[in-house]
Amino acid sequence: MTTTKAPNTKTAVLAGALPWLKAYHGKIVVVKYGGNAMTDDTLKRAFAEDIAFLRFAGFKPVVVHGGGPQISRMLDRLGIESEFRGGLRVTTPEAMDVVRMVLVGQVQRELVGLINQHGPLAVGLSGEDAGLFTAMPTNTVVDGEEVDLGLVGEVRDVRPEAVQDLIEAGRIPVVSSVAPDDLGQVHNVNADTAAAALAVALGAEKLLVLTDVEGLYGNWPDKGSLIKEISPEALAELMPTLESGMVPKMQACHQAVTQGVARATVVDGREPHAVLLELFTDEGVGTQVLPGVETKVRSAS
Ligand SMILES: Nc1ncnc2c1ncn2[C@@H]1O[C@H](COP(=O)(O)OP(=O)(O)O)[C@@H](O)[C@H]1O
Ligand SMILES: CC(=O)N[C@@H](CCC(=O)OP(=O)(O)O)C(=O)O
Repeated sequence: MTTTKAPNTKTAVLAGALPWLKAYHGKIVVVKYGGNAMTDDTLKRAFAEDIAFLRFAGFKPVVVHGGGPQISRMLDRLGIESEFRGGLRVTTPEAMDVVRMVLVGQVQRELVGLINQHGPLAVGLSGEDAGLFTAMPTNTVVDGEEVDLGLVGEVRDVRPEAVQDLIEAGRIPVVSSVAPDDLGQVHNVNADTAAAALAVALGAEKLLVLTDVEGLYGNWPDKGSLIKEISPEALAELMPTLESGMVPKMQACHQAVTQGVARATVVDGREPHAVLLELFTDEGVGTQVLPGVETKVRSAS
């Protein structure tokens, strides 16, 4: 009589990836990489490896990056004041020059370089390239009062052709969230907002958002309230209780899922290889927004 050995942990993980490889083969996954999850070189390298991994595994990854802390550091060095209102940076014309310089000239270049260590894959572009994004000025309401945010924009139109051309050529687009308005004035667009607009326009299968927290807490900062799954309707109810950068992030996930993206997930980008962990395991990590689910809290592991 022959006995079959039970698979060990490593083989179980590898074999468990098969359904996800099948499900995402040839599908577009928009990955938003937040500036708070770019804390050290090892993390950034692991992120670049994950993105190259997805491409070689037959996915079509698109990166939209942030860089909030990097912008703040440069503004500090230059002695330019900046403040956040409702999770968005009040952006003067002087600050806008710095935002564009840091996002396009620094953060985007670095990510493109790291991904290209794995082959001639990544191409950087911003909302200014080939009409990718058209911005319209936006303000926000804080404590019932409208706040003038200066040169902050939301995405009014997306022309995704340039990104689609790159994807079809087997490249990995790396997109910075600055965008001109109708008159050519460049605006500062929150990177979560830009990622959602692009995911919708591309008909992406998934929006994956990397941040500096384990996911969405239903009762922040109660560690026992980390949400595993939530529907867009339940998320909308929770929205008024959210603070700071979580507001544009969860609005972005809500927008993506209500406008055709199958699922949007927020994961902890401080965890090396969080992208692989989320995409290739049954349990996943972080908080997933998808239609038709009951709210589920993650049990402590
Ligand atoms: N309900 C909540 N769940 C999780 N994080 C929250 C919540 N409310 C506020 N936060 C805060 O929002 C932060 C994430 O936003 P932010 O730092 O702007 O991210 P990023 O730089 O990735 O865009 C978390 O680190 C946390 O401090
Ligand atoms: C309008 C607005 O707030 N824009 C953001 C753009 C960068 C960004 O969104 O970076 P993270 O994803 O790292 O937060 C900013 O100026 O910080």
